[in-house]
Amino acid sequence: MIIGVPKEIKNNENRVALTPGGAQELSKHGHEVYIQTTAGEGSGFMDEEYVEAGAQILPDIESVYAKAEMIMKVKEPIEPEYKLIREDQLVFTYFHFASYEPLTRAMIDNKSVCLAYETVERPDKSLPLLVPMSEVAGRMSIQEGAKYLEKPLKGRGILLGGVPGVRPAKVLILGGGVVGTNAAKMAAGMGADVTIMDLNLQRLRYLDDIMPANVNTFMSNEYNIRELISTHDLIVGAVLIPGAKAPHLITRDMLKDMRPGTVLVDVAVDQGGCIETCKPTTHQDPTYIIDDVLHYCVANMPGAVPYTSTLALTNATLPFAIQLANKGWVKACQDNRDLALGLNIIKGDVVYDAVAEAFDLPHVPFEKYLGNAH
Ligand SMILES: NC(=O)C1=CN([C@@H]2O[C@H](COP(=O)(O)OP(=O)(O)OC[C@H]3O[C@@H](n4cnc5c(N)ncnc54)[C@H](O)[C@@H]3O)[C@@H](O)[C@H]2O)C=CC1
Ligand SMILES: CC(=O)C(=O)O
Ligand SMILES: [Mg+2]
Repeated sequence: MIIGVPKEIKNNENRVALTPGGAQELSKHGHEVYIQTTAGEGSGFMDEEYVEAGAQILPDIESVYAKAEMIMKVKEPIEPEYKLIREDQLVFTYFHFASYEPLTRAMIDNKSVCLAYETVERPDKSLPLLVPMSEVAGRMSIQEGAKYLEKPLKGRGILLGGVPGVRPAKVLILGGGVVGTNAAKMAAGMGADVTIMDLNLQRLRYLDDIMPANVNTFMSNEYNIRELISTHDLIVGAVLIPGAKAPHLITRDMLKDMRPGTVLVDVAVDQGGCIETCKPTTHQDPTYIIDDVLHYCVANMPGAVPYTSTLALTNATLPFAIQLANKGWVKACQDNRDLALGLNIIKGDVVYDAVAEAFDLPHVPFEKYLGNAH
């Protein structure tokens, strides 16, 4: 198969979808790999390393899209890329469709095959291609939150860990999945007083077992959220309903109950955000203030630490990319249901239920294209 890796064009997105090591594996399997020049530079990989690994370098984004049967990316295609994607072309990347209708419509119209990292799902409900970036973003959420709590950056001016004789800051984490757990670990390690909320009681039991004593768990419901927001300094949004738009757990009216300088880090922004006042921001201009409450809503947080994130992401994606390249997407998805669940749009049909529901579009089961092999 011919595989193309474009350079990411989202603001401050320094990750790349394939390392030279990954290019070598695909080449060894007999595939042709094309990398856009300098695509790996932000992650520390030079063109020459890809060439040594058996890949070829192309001069611009247009030639990568024109040549490839499968595009491997990191972030969702953005507007200038919509017209480059061709009918029947396989695009393997994060899409987060439910949060952005124009992208959904564009990928329906171009009749490509969209396989979304974020909905590839194992039988135990884990999301193997989201996990590594959720680990990164969860850990970063506390580092960013701690920074924006500083007074010159418009936060309350409170140190997460406190000091002897002065109480630590209070951190509230909405959602105790991968992002939430990693956020809690970091916040606890820095000495904060941490509370994690989730709907899943089993998950809360597990977290209660494994977390240190400065982490408490609390059932997620509107009453409990309203009770806690007025006393917490840093609030991290980390809920997910796979493929769907995030529920608004913090509504506009709740901001007035928070103390001035409270910091909200809505990691769930890529699925629309779990805080009503959240709108996507960039690493260049990451924050804004509403009602004296600071919002940080960067949709590609891991893009800021590409040395870590590119390796973590490609460790997870490469085995799936090899299956897709070796077998083609139909056979690869027939043989591997986890991968098939990543199918979101096929040749104009929305095949992922939560995406269809988000925009009131018809849902076509992916079996239309795979047969009833499962
Ligand atoms: N902004 C960024 O750069 C990044 C964003 N993300 C996003 O972070 C979000 C969280 O991802 P993960 O932690 O991997 O998901 P996950 O599936 O591991 O965890 C989500 C948790 O939310 C809980 N939940 C669902 N509804 C809830 C509610 N009403 N109240 C409380 N908890 C609720 C679930 O029970 C689950 O434990 C996703 O939207 C993901 O795409 C992930 C990586 C990077
Ligand atoms: C998951 C995601 O949106 C990211 O890594 O940017
Ligand atoms: Mg994102």
